[in-house]
Amino acid sequence: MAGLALEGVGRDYGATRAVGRVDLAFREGELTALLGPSGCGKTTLLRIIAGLEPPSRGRILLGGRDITAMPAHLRRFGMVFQSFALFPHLNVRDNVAYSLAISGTGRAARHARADELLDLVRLGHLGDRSISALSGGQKQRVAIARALAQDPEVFLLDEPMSALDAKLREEMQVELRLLQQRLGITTIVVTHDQREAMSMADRIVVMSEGRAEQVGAPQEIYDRPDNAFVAGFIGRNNFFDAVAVPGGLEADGYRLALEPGPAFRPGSPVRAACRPERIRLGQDLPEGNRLPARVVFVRAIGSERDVHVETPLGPFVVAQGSGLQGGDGIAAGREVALHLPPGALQVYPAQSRPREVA
Ligand SMILES: Nc1ncnc2c1ncn2[C@@H]1O[C@H](COP(=O)(O)OP(=O)(O)OP(=O)(O)O)[C@@H](O)[C@H]1O
Repeated sequence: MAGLALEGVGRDYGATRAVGRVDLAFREGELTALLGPSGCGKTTLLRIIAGLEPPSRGRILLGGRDITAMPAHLRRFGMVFQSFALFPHLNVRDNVAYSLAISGTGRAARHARADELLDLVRLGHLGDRSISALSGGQKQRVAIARALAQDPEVFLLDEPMSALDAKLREEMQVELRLLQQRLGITTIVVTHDQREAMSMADRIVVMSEGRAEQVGAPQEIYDRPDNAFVAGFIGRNNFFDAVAVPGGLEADGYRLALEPGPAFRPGSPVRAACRPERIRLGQDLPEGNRLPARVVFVRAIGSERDVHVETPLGPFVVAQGSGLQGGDGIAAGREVALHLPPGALQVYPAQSRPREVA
């Protein structure tokens, strides 16, 4: 196979535009996460790719071949659903072997293949178990093994971790990623959990309101969000209103220098943002780009803490990592200074506000 591509793919349900016009190329062997808030269209897009939902417009190409009209069962795409959708009346082995039975593989051959796949997901000893006697994590592994049974060209997973508790979810993220890398299979994972996407994916497609807002490597999206939605949805951020001036910004009478680069026309209203961990607080701050602040609340967790402050530009959170010295006197009520490094300021057009995220 040579990559999967979407060209202008969209889907309407009556007057609801679930997916607008999406152009995406999924690279061979990579894991791509479709990430976005509830209702942004990511499940619809995955179902279109799987062939479970016809697109209202656009084309799907696999290795350059148009597969838009190809029925789901002919696509050789393995799919894992949120609910796992296992067959409760079949044992573990027969669940995994199910698609092979449908395609006419003999009993001995399909059992051998099922056992091989169960070994791969570390359930080799549980082939005879009934589905109801499995834990959530084990059920998920069965669902993964079942989806891999027909040697799929593309592996599709819809919120695969959502039925698992937090600890198991992290374990399965690592396990799934290792398996995907070992098999080198082109994989698309739908998730609303940015940590899950950041930790597993080679590339993330950030979606909102049926659009792909940004496509890139996790760190690239975190460091250089294309717009205020992405800046607010990925990681934490402090937003404030400002006006562009030559070389920087002015906000409530405070001048903040920006790194040289594309600038907004002086006088234009802008929406600026600064990540909590990029802000410096305390003494010995560099000259310029300073704001006065009053500490409102300190939330300490082990060697890290979040300092919530009130500034003339609104509330900010400052995240301080390891290396903190105890007894520095940062406590509620204290007047402090903040430094917002020029290179840490992100600037967007004023009308692009981060939308509330469910
Ligand atoms: N069968 C349908 N009929 C009508 N509207 C639908 C249908 N399926 C989805 N929609 C609408 O399309 C939009 C996108 O839905 P979709 O399920 O793709 O979003 P999502 O990002 O996967 O959300 P979630 O994370 O909540 O599952 C929503 O507004 C939804 O209400």
